[in-house]
Amino acid sequence: MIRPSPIDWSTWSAPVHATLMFVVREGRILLIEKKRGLGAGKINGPGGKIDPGETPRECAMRETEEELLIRVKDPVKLGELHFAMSDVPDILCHVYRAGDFDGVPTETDEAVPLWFATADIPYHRMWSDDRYWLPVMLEGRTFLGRFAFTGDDVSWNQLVTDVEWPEGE
Ligand SMILES: Nc1ncnc2c1[nH]c(=O)n2[C@H]1C[C@H](O)[C@@H](COP(=O)(O)OP(=O)(O)OP(=O)(O)O)O1
Repeated sequence: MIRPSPIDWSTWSAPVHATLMFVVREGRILLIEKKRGLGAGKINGPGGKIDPGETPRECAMRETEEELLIRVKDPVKLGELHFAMSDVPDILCHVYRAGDFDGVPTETDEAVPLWFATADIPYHRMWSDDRYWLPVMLEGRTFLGRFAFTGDDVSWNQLVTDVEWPEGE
């Protein structure tokens, strides 16, 4: 049975806009263990909130540089995630993927870099929505994910694949 959405997504908007960046290279993905802020202790991609005047792409690159001291090359936007949260403000998150970078992934006061085989992703240590869309991102396909949360748990989800994002976004 398809459950009706608890959210009217046609009028939904988020007060917080953020980004995630995934480097995927030679069958491995570069993740972080987040040391502070929302999601501290979880494994995720580098990323964070978009600053005023910044584009999502600029944010994703800046946050990756701040958290891991690397400069990603030619990131491509693959996804958008709409999170309707129960206990923190709602979040719209832009998801980028890159295949290369300059520098050496290095631990900072924000993050510990961790490489995983793409067949061995630790979903049990990640946000509970990740298992729905990350496999699609790994296939290099585009997507729009909508998730309603109750606390830390996904209570409703929808994933649309093969979405056309505007050129250069
Ligand atoms: N549900 C879910 N799944 C996957 N990823 C995320 C979520 N919710 C999230 O917020 N995120 C991601 C999106 C961002 O990359 C981070 C949250 O950003 P945050 O650490 O709060 O932003 P910063 O700008 O780095 O933090 P401060 O400087 O404000 O401390 O998690």
